[in-house]
Amino acid sequence: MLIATKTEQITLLSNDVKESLASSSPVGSNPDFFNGLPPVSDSPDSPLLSTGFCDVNVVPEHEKSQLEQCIQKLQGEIDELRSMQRSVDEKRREMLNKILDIKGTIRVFCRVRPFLWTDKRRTPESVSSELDRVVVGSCGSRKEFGFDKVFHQEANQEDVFVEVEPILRSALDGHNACVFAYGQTGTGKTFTMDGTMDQPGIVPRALKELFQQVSSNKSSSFTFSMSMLEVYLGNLRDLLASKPASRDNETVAKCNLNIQTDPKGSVEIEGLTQVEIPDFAKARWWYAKGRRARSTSWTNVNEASSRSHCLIRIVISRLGDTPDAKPKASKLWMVDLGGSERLLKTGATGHTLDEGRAINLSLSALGDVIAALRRKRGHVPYRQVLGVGSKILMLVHISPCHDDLEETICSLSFAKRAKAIDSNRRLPEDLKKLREKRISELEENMREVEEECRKLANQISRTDFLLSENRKLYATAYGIPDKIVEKNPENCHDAKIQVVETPRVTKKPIQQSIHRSLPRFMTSTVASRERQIAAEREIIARARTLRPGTRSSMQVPGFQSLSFSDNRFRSLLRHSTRSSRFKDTNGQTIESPKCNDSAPTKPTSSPRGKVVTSSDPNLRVKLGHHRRRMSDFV
Ligand SMILES: Nc1ncnc2c1ncn2[C@@H]1O[C@H](COP(=O)(O)OP(=O)(O)OP(=O)(O)O)[C@@H](O)[C@H]1O
Repeated sequence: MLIATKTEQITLLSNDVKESLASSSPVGSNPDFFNGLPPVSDSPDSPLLSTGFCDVNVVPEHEKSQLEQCIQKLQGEIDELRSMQRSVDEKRREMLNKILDIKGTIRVFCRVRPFLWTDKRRTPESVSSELDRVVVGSCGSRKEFGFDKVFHQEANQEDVFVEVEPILRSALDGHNACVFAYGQTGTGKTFTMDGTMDQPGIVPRALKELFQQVSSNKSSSFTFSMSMLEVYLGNLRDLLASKPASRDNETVAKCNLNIQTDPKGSVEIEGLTQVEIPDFAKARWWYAKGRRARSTSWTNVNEASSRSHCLIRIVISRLGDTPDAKPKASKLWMVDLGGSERLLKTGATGHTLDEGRAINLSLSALGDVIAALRRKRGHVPYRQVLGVGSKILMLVHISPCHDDLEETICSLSFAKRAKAIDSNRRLPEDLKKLREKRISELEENMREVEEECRKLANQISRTDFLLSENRKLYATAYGIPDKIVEKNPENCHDAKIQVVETPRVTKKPIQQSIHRSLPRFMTSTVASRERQIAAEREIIARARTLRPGTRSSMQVPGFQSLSFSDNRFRSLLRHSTRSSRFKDTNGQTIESPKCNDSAPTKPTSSPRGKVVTSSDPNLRVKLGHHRRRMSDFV
């Protein structure tokens, strides 16, 4: 039996091939050995290394070095694949960045809220939307606003998130990014950003997506941390701060944090809580905690109106692709702005009125930032968040109602100004067409590069799996970890990550399949099974104590060497490789040889007179007995 790697599959060789191999030594160097196998050479759609075959059919000591070589070869192969993966990923990053730059670093989308049962006058003609434009007004005066995309009333959360995904990818690639929802109160900003239990919004989806992307990108390692704050009545409140012990029953958030900006426009918030989020479950937990601390009030317009701007910041740290590369950090901001409102209309009084005023004031500050960016002024407040090098996605929300027309026009005009920051917008039609063409070409190329990345990731997973299986075999047969494992403990770790734990492979199915392949009269009796188990235990114990130089201990002549179709060897592997299945990125399950019940399980032919040799007289007797019992049937 051989564990072999090649472009897309793991090949288990049949016993016939094994037998032809066993007669030649060293096994695997025989050219006939490769005859009849599918070609290993590179195919055009698989830019992978041609890989060799490694024979682990052997426990005899003289083949130990071959197993070592095989492990080394697999390790070298993985290193080379990883380096290819890094350069392909670099290509992908460049392409994505180019696409986003051409599309415009500030993209503005508009989402039209559906009618709610609370809406009084439902006149659909007040606001009409097309693919990339919104027309508002009644018969007399009609105004048109163009956007990168318009989500009509029936658009769902998934439709919106599709447009956010490239920005997330860009953030993972090391660029700062910001997604923010703007609009009149009650138009669905919180619905878009946060969503509901059954219709999750951008933030929960983005958190999930980040972890998903990272799990499929094995070429780099990432860490995430999260902060949440709100701008409430002009103050910054830390939403993730732990409550002071003396005021356990109150939802107290740390108030009045200071914003620090450096001359480059980088923003830092002094004393802001930043929590590590190692996985999606933890991220969701912290996000829920922050949401609970957010300030909401009832108003005439929205029964759970957010009375603040809520900001979620994810700091993404990407460790260098190579050990000497510098780690990179980028920030992803997701912002649910408080609703702009006409204070009279909301019926707000007292404290709620103050909240509304504060929101309007800070939104006008945002307007100043946008105006400064548009006029390309020397000093732009918070340039780092909304400016050069950052990818920004603004989602302006509008109501479909006739009664809200005035606010709708205000919101759309604000969005139009934001859109005008990007000079690309003023291109003439023919240049716009050329730009669209270029974007679709780049998108097509990127899809190809992504496919290449996926194939490489698959190949790495498979090779890693084989490597770990070979290492287990080595450790079991020789009782020591191989030297390569000792030299590269981190590789060992990688292999562990990629092997998906599956429920234990029980003894039963293996036995069943062996029995199925044996003639009925050869089915073992209870007594013989007990004897066999005892012999197997003995073998395992002996195998564990094997050390380099004790070559005679497990030596068996010719084709009687331990094979995967041999129960003793199955038992060895059963003990050494518990989790011997893994899934590649396509979700395909790859089984380790020892579990591959579909592999030919022909009983090994055991000609009379062939006896197992061992330097240990006790073991020799046991194996000899076992062999004689089997040979009696032949
Ligand atoms: N696309 C949508 N589909 C279904 N329901 C929506 C949609 N958009 C908004 N809603 C509903 O409209 C109501 C108001 O939405 P939401 O609270 O998200 O508005 P908002 O803009 O965040 O308001 P505020 O600024 O006052 O916080 C909610 O009941 C929400 O469920």
